[in-house]
Amino acid sequence: MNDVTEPVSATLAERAKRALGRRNLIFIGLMGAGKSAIGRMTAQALGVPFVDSDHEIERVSRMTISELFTAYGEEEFRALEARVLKRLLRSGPRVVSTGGGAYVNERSRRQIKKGGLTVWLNAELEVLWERVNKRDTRPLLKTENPKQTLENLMRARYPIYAEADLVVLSRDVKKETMVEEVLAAIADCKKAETP
Ligand SMILES: Nc1ncnc2c1ncn2[C@@H]1O[C@H](COP(=O)(O)OP(=O)(O)OP(=O)(O)O)[C@@H](O)[C@H]1O
Ligand SMILES: O=C(O)C1=C[C@@H](O)[C@@H](O)[C@H](O)C1
Ligand SMILES: [Mg+2]
Repeated sequence: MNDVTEPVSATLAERAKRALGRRNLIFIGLMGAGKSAIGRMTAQALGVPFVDSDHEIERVSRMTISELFTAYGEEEFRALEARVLKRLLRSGPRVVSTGGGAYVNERSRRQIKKGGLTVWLNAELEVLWERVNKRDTRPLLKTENPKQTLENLMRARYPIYAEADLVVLSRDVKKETMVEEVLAAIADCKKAETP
C-alpha cells in the first residue's frame, strides 16, 4: 500500500508516474482506437520509453504486418507477436502499445496482464471506421465489407478488452485531452503494484 500523501503541487503526469511505479502501461483496443498515437504521447508525458509491438514485429521480421499475414497466416503472426511482447514487457516502466488482436490471444493476454497496468481505449464503431477506412494496411479488414468486419470484431473482442485495469473512451477530441484522461486514470488507479 502506498499511503504517502502526494504533494498538492504534483502535476498530473508526476502523480501518474508515481502510481505506475515500475510497471509497464499497456494500451489495448481495436484498430484505430489510438493505441499507437496516444501511447506515444503518454510515454512522452510520463518521461518513460515507448514501444509499439506492431512496429517491433515489423522491425525484427523486416516485413510489414500485411506481408507477414500473407506469407505465414494469422496463427504464425500471433505466435511471433506473443514472443515479441514477452521481450518488450520484460522491464518497466515503459509504455507498450499492442496490436489490436494481441489481448485477444490467450498467451499474449497472460503476458500483458502480468506485465503491468492495462488501459483499453474503447471507441464506437463510427469513430474507428472514420480512422481506419483511410488506409488499407490492416490485413483483417481486407474483406468485402470492412465496416461490418470491424463491427464483428467489436462484438467478439469488447468483452475481452473489458478485462483491462483502466478504460478510457476514445473519441474525436484533441489527442492531448485523451492523454490527460489516461494520466488521470493511472493516477486514480487503486490497483497496487506487487513487489
Ligand atoms: N483523439 C484522436 N483524434 C483524432 N485522431 C486520432 C485520435 N487518436 C488517434 N487518432 C488517429 O487515428 C488513427 C489511428 O490511430 P492509431 O494508429 O494510434 O490506432 P491504433 O489503435 O494503434 O491502431 P492499430 O491497432 O491498427 O495499430 C491515426 O491516424 C491517429 O493519428
Ligand atoms: O486487430 C488485429 O487483429 C490487428 C491489429 C493490428 O494492430 C495488427 O497487429 C494486425 O493488423 C492485427
Ligand atoms: Mg497501432
